[in-house]
Amino acid sequence: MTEAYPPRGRVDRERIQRAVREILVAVGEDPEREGLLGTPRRVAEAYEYLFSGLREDPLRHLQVGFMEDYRDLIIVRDIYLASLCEHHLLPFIGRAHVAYAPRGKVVGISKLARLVEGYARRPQLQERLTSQIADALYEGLGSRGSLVIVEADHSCMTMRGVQKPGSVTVTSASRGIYREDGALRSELTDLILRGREI
Ligand SMILES: Nc1nc2c(ncn2[C@@H]2O[C@H](COP(=O)(O)OP(=O)(O)OP(=O)(O)O)[C@@H](O)[C@H]2O)c(=O)[nH]1
Ligand SMILES: [Zn+2]
Repeated sequence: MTEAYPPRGRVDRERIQRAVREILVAVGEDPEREGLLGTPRRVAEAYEYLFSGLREDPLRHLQVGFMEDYRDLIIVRDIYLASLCEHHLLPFIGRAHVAYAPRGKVVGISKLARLVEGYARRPQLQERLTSQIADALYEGLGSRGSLVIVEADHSCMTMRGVQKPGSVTVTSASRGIYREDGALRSELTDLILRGREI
């Protein structure tokens, strides 16, 4: 039977614990040794937190807004971001820069960071994460345009595999006026990435 996606309710902690115990046995560890006794429980708790975005609709953070006659630019830069790549379930960590031009409604700036977290706390692809935030700010909020840049370091490229520490993956998604107008988009991208002119 297919389980509902996205899932509802709480994570199945018992199931995670059983799986973690199995992994420990499979790699040749002794899950009964003292240091590992609490590990399945700790991992289950950690996963509950790290995957909590699967159980929320991040758009809810954009619901409380203020009607404000401000149509220009809002940028929140350097929002710390930690997610798990869906291929290896290893962390990718970096920063999100989020910008939008409102159409009558602005939201509290902390809600932009909550939006990023909601989409980050699930098995992710950096490209999808970037698009989801941009879509939320454009369609969800009903803004004139949005631009989101994510810069991240993928552990699956540093701890294992190709092993390239220091490589940074940069993704950018634009919507509305920033997608339509290339000059506007590059001006904003410069502003975000140089980050010193404001
Ligand atoms: N495009 C994209 N790729 C990602 C992201 N996170 C991880 N990857 C890549 O996903 C790919 C999975 O490739 P596979 O060949 O199936 O897996 P693999 O054998 O473990 O690949 P290597 O990492 O090259 O050893 C790898 O190239 C990862 O670097 C992401 O957010 N976006
Ligand atoms: Zn990966």
